[in-house]
Amino acid sequence: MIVGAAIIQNGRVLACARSAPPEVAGRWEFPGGKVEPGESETAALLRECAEELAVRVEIGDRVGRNVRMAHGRSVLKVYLAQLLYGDQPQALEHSAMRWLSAAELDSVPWLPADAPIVAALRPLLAAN
Ligand SMILES: Nc1nc2c([nH]c(=O)n2[C@H]2C[C@H](O)[C@@H](COP(=O)(O)OP(=O)(O)OP(=O)(O)O)O2)c(=O)[nH]1
Repeated sequence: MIVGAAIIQNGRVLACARSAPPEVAGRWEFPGGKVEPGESETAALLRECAEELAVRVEIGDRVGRNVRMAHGRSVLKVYLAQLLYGDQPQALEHSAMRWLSAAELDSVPWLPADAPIVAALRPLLAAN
């Protein structure tokens, strides 16, 4: 299971560019990663947001559907999230970060698996 956080602030979502591995470097994603054995999805998201962005977040509702990844061995689930305590993300592991409005969602090359999640996010951002 891979979990991602769609962190929303002022009607924009935080998109992050992968720095590695080479096959996916330069593709954009939601911060997150693998859920470790015995870990809850929420705990994995809190840990990954701290490790990758040095922020504390509150996890909200799911966004979009479960996306089965190419090889069928893992599933991507994305949750809405909000920054806490005024924390501001730092790209500790990503090569770039951008806050995207609904109109800007297609301005970065997302990882292919993220397409249905990005589509589900668009109306949420537009309504914000
Ligand atoms: N975090 C994240 N990963 C995604 C997204 N979309 C997508 O296809 N993936 C893929 C990329 C990777 O193959 C996998 C996540 O693995 P990862 O390497 O980031 O996980 P991790 O942080 O736990 O890394 P590691 O400890 O194994 O190095 O999921 C997304 O939006 N966010």
